[in-house]
Amino acid sequence: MTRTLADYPAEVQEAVARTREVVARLHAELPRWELIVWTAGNVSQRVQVDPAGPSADDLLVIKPSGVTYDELTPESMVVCDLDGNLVDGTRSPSSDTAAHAYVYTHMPEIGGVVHTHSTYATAWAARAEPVPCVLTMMADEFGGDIPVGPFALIGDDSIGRGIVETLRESRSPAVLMRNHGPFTIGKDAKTAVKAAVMVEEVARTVHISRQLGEPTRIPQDQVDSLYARYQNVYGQGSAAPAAANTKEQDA
Ligand SMILES: O=C(CO)[C@@H](O)[C@@H](O)COP(=O)(O)O
Repeated sequence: MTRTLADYPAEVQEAVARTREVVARLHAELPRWELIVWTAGNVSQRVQVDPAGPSADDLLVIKPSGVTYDELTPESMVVCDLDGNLVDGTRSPSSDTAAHAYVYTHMPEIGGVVHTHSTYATAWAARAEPVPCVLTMMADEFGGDIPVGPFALIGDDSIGRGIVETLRESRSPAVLMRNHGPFTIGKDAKTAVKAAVMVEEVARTVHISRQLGEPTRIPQDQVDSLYARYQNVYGQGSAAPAAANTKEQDA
């Protein structure tokens, strides 16, 4: 029998409430970056049930199916277990819930999944052609080409299976599901949303470059070097900020 949210410990219920706020807020990023139209797309985040670590007992928070983005609120977010059973919510969960749940079940390190139909990435998906790694931004974020996943009908775990089989063998956090569109993954939903923004940006740039001629690939050793720097050093990276001046130093 499917548990309801009240059957979970208070700490899990509190984590679900926080995750509803996060997932509702991140859904607004999809229209903001023009990655979807109408009700297309969805964002989810894992809620870990066992403090010891991710497991098949975890929950996921995702948008309700077919609801326009201006109506999405934390309270409207739907909570499911990783078998796709409704745990809490007043509306039916996203039609991609099975795909998200499959990813969480088979990739325990993943905490967030996003699906969009962003124009340029989806155009590449329609041609079933990987986006070649010809930009330093691609090396940074994707560590190589952006792969294409198999054609899969919605309604069971086919899409999720295609995402996992493709991304398990790739450093990319994005997969172009053939004839469908991009799915992205990350350690949390915000990371997966960033990958969704970046896959559309590079798909557009490489498409435009192709109108001018054949883009030039970056050598693999350079891709590896760029990826390592970006993933480990870029931004606030590991380098501690310079210590603020102290009186002693000024003295
Ligand atoms: O692409 C699909 C299904 O894979 C769309 O229906 C999806 O973008 C939006 O569906 P939901 O509103 O999340 O049920």
